[in-house]
Amino acid sequence: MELKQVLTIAGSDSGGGAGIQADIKTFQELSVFGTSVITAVTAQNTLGVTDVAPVPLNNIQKQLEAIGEDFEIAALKTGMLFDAETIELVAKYIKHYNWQNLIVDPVMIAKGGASLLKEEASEALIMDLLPLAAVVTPNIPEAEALSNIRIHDEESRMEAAKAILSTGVRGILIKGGHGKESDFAEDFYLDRHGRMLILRAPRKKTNQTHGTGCTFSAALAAEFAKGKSIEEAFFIAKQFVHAAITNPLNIGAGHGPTNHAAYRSNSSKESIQYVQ
Ligand SMILES: Nc1ncnc2c1ncn2[C@@H]1O[C@H](COP(=O)(O)OP(=O)(O)OP(=O)(O)O)[C@@H](O)[C@H]1O
Ligand SMILES: Cc1ncc(CO)c(N)n1
Repeated sequence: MELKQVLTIAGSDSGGGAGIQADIKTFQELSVFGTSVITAVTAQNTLGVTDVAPVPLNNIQKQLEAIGEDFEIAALKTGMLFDAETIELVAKYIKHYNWQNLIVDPVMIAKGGASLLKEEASEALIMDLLPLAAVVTPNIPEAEALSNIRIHDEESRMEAAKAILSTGVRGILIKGGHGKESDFAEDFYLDRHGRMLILRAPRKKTNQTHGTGCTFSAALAAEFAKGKSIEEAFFIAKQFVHAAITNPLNIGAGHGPTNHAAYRSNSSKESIQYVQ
């Protein structure tokens, strides 16, 4: 079978658990060929982010051209984009190369609280990138920031999802990792045709969750590249991240990285279910 080529446009995490590093590991595990455009270099470990150096725009442009001129990109994801200028450039090149199957992970704040997107850049994300995307994958605080709606129950989650759909994105997937009061890590998908999917897994009591969001969106992109439907891709991405969380590596003294290799030997579907 032909090896599908996928692209991540994101920031580097020196700690190896999130960002580009998480994406490439996930691509490899899911048998697609990973390429990358690095937008920013973070100095980061399981305890937090100590520095962020944005990559010069002309270098980001050259990276995009290097990929676009030589590879057949079957799906791509964006992660940390840092500022409005980077978002505008990335959107321009996605259109230029007509790259399809775009997953936008609207990375805003790292788990330790460091800002990974300038506040004024949210508008560029909404105006320039979301209309090109197949799916946007905010966590709960990011969905609240994108919609200006506080999510505290199912009704407000639906309202926020509809508000985000009005930006022109085709599907919205609100991840439930931050819904700490629930026994489930429940992820919610809604598309512009009104199709809704809710996927639940038992919530694990663990701090080994650094990079869960990056890993999840990379897995979605990998499965889209293979031609999977949203229902199949969502399920596999959830299984992948759940296996990565439930088989921790216990590396570092803070929010440890997930185990990207766990899915290959532990892809049990038992505890993950679509809610009717
Ligand atoms: N404690 C947990 N137990 C089970 N699943 C979890 C847990 N925390 C997160 N998840 C799952 O991991 C995936 C990513 O969700 P999450 O809301 O943590 O993303 P995120 O905040 O963007 O992550 P990050 O910013 O660390 O990359 C979702 O499928 C979510 O349900
Ligand atoms: C580079 C990078 N991207 C994304 C995240 C969010 O997990 C992070 N902590 N670091």
